[in-house]
Amino acid sequence: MSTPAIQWYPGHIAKAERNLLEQLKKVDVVLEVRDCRIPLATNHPRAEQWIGNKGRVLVMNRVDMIPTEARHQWEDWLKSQNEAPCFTDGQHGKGVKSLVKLAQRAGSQVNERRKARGMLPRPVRAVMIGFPNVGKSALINRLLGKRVVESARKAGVTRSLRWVRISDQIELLDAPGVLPNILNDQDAAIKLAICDDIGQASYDHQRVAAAMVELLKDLQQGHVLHDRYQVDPADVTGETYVQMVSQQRYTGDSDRAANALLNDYRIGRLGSIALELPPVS
Ligand SMILES: Nc1nc2c(ncn2[C@@H]2O[C@H](COP(=O)(O)OP(=O)(O)OP(=O)(O)O)[C@@H](O)[C@H]2O)c(=O)[nH]1
Repeated sequence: MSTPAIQWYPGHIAKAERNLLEQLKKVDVVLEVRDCRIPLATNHPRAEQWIGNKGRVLVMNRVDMIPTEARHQWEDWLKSQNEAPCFTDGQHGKGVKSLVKLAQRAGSQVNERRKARGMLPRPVRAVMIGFPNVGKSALINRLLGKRVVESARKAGVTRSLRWVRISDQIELLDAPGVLPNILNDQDAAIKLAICDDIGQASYDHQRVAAAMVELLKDLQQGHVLHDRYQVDPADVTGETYVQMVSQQRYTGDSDRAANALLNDYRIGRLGSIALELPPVS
């Protein structure tokens, strides 16, 4: 049997999850951040369990990276699932004001309970959770209007947990992205790798780039590859396509071709493309 394209390091993951669980005990509200390009693949299988009966806000980040039409489709579908998502663009700060309001509202019971017990109100404590690189730190920096936490293109940048005060009413914990211990769904894992939301897992860039080509073709987006590389993906496999691009542009270096393909998608050079759309009922 061939090795899967994506492999995990459960040791690291278990430690990150233990740390996060410890911090979760201290918070009133969880801001669950997903990547708009792949909201299903970035739905952490443990999120529901971690959140329990705390207040929750579903944050759909990277909204600038999908077409408006796809955003509307997700909005409608999530509403039909009784969700009230907050769409954000952590890079430019879009949607962060609504996020603060929603977080405060989700944590309002804390101070109602305190008041009933004759206690003074205190700031609502919230935490951002989500896969690596979905934009948690960028959102915190935007919420604060300055760069206080490290935010970078590389997944797994946030290593430690730290509290930041957003306002008199809300304190926020920046937590490192946490991957699931096991992800049996290789399709979801590949999407995470394409979007660079996979942190400490390791993967074969050429296989992931080939899978991205196949996925773009399935989504009727093969033309964006043709436009960018002047190589038509229509009648070839993803693997052959990476080889063809490598011959055309990188003197046969398939690794460079794979990295260029992935990078071009990640930085939006192929346009705004949603890799997942809501399930059709
Ligand atoms: N285009 C776009 N880029 C974003 C958005 N949010 C974050 N980014 C960029 O994505 C990269 C990763 O963002 P981070 O905020 O470091 O992600 P994180 O979730 O804190 O990552 P970890 O520390 O790995 O858990 C950075 O280069 C950000 O500038 C967004 O909404 N749109």
